[in-house]
Amino acid sequence: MDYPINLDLNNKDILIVGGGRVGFRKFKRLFFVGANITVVSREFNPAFDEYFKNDKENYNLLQRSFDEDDLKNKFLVFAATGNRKTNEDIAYLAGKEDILVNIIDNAGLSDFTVPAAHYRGKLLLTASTDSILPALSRKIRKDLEEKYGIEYQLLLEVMTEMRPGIIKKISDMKIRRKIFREIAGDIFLKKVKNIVNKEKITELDINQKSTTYQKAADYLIDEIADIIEAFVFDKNI
Ligand SMILES: C[C@@]1(CC(=O)O)C2=NC(=C\c3[nH]c(c(CCC(=O)O)c3CC(=O)O)Cc3[nH]c(c(CC(=O)O)c3CCC(=O)O)/C=C3\N/C(=C\2)[C@@H](CCC(=O)O)[C@]3(C)CC(=O)O)/[C@H]1CCC(=O)O
Ligand SMILES: NC(=O)c1ccc[n+]([C@@H]2O[C@H](COP(=O)([O-])OP(=O)(O)OC[C@H]3O[C@@H](n4cnc5c(N)ncnc54)[C@H](O)[C@@H]3O)[C@@H](O)[C@H]2O)c1
Repeated sequence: MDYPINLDLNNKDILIVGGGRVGFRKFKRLFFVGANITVVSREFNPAFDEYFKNDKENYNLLQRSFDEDDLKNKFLVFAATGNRKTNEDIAYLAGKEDILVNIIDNAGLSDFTVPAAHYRGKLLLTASTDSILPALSRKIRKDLEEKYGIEYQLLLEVMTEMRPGIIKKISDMKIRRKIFREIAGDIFLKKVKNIVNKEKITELDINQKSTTYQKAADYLIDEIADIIEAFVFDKNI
């Protein structure tokens, strides 16, 4: 059984060996989460072309063969060459240096695997199959995309603002738990969904904190204030 963990890779030094189709998939997500990525590859998949063009400071694309020195000071390593023996060698060398590895064609030699992931703002949902059927992980990720819509992003964005204040104001843990469970419950989520539909809120609105977002957020803040009041005064809502 694997242990699930959410890693903060912002500015961490990551090595990917092999810039093929799979190497690119790993690269894209690492880039999205702000890692410092070095990709070493004899050849690069054309998907990397746009990244060669806008060379940014947080990645380095090196067209050459893997060298043992590439492992130096790396936090994580992905062995993503199409060559099973090379990937095995990387697993062995990284193991010697106590660096955790993901081997794309060998779950047995991997310290960790990568789950399929659906990001909805600050909500992160993942699926994995103990390496038995990655295609099922992918299918479940697509199902989650359908089911967990923008209302979850909106709710978490509003709660980012409200949670510290609620914790500060309400010292009774039991009451706080009731409040948070109500906010995370079906009835309140339905309200959030209704407002998303009514105001036609998009991901961009939330990311840019547009006036449409502000209007929705103000409405939700009022609703949350009502929930707090009801529980603090122990009314049955
Ligand atoms: C979830 C996802 C995450 C990601 O990579 O981002 C991911 N694989 C994805 C897609 C995918 N992988 C494969 C296909 C082709 C269809 C098929 O063959 O099934 C497709 C579908 C496609 O490409 O469309 C084939 C495949 N996968 C592995 C091997 C090697 C082997 O089994 O030895 C082979 C070749 C088998 C062979 O042909 O012999 C190994 C691994 N793949 C894993 C993760 C880890 C286990 C995750 C788990 O526990 O489920 C693990 C162990 C290592 C790792 O990479 O961490 C991502 C979906 C992302 C998304 O779309 O959401
Ligand atoms: N983990 C997964 O999600 C997953 C999905 C599909 C397939 N696979 C497995 O992955 C493998 C194929 O991956 P792909 O489609 O990305 O392959 P690919 O051939 O597209 O890419 C491999 C890259 O590695 C580079 N490379 C090879 N040897 C190298 C070395 N010594 N140093 C530096 N770079 C080197 C090549 O130049 C190439 O760009 C298959 O073995 C398959 O079993 C894994």
